[in-house]
Amino acid sequence: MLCQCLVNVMPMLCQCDLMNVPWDGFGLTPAFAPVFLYKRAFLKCPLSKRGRRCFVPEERDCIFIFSSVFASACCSQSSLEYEMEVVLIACGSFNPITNMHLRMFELARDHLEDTEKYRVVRGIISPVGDGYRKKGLIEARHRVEMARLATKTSDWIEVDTWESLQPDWVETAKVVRHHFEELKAAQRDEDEDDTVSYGKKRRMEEEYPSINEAKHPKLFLLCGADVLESFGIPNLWKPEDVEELVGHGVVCITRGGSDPEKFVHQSDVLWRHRRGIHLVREWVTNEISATHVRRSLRRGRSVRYLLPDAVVTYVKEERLYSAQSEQKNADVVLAPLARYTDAGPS
Ligand SMILES: Nc1ncnc2c1ncn2[C@@H]1O[C@H](COP(=O)(O)OP(=O)(O)OP(=O)(O)O)[C@@H](O)[C@H]1O
Ligand SMILES: NC(=O)c1ccc[n+]([C@@H]2O[C@H](COP(=O)(O)O)[C@@H](O)[C@H]2O)c1
Repeated sequence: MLCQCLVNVMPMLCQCDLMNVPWDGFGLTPAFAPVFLYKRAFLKCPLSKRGRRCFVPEERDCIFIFSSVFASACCSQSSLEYEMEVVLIACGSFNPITNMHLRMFELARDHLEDTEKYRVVRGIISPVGDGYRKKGLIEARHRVEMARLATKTSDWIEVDTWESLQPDWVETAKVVRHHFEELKAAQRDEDEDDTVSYGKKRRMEEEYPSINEAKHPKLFLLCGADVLESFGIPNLWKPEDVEELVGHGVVCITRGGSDPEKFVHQSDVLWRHRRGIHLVREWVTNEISATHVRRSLRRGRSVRYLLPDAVVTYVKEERLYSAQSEQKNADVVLAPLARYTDAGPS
């Protein structure tokens, strides 16, 4: 009887604007909800191995879901919202990682989730490689290790070493592209773990391309206002890279002395993508900067409570940040400037 009911309702359901149905209210990812219901009801699939928030309805659940969905879909489709999964990625020197770097993630998550449009599922810290050649940049292995120690207490922020392990400096747009491809590949693997037949799934995706697009998490670049403003510095960023990054989405945290609103207003590219640029105002202003921390360390001053304790200990044990380390790369040109001008490395 249930099957007959589903056979009757599925074609009707497919004509609804599925993305506007409040699937999350039922604990389902929007794009997968109809697929899950279909699979659970007809094929009795097991739960996904990765433990995604799947719903395993019993008969009475199915009836409840379908009646609720129909009520919602018929009454006010346009007023219904769904949340998009977002992964945040912060690229930077993290020389060393500070409490403010970690705060940026929390601020960004609160801001995005407040809109009720997004659910932030993961944060990635990607320390830049040694090839960036910034003055005072200590070895990537130390910066990565400090970031690992700093994120041990977080259940959603992690460190990724791909960028830091590349032999040459990698443009941020390429780093974001790499991680976006990884997210898409992980999603594909997850789909393949599910036992719904490939053909059926493909047909559904072809028929409803928005399902395919919406099921990939968004990847937003997380940065401070200084990075957003640096988009305008000649020969630092390629215009097409800026276009690509803001096309993905950028979350920008305000920083003393910067005016990101003005900067977005003044840049044609940023203005065009203004809806994808999320400006987050930090009211509890916090001007911790890695430069300031390194200076304090060189002078033998305490940096406790500016950095996580585990990072302070690591810095002491490894004797990082001296007058000598600050001179590293002092005479060389920053990699992006060298790449986009004739300056070249010296
Ligand atoms: N106090 C802060 N407020 C807002 N954003 C910040 C702050 N500190 C760092 N960021 C952001 O964190 C990201 C990584 O920063 P980075 O590692 O370059 O740190 P930094 O403190 O700016 O370093 P440095 O002082 O060496 O230039 C960048 O997007 C930067 O804008
Ligand atoms: N053209 C580019 O892609 C470009 C230019 C300048 C800085 N960046 C990145 O921005 C980040 C900024 O770090 P710093 O603020 O420590 O210089 C780094 O990850 C760096 O790779 C990218």
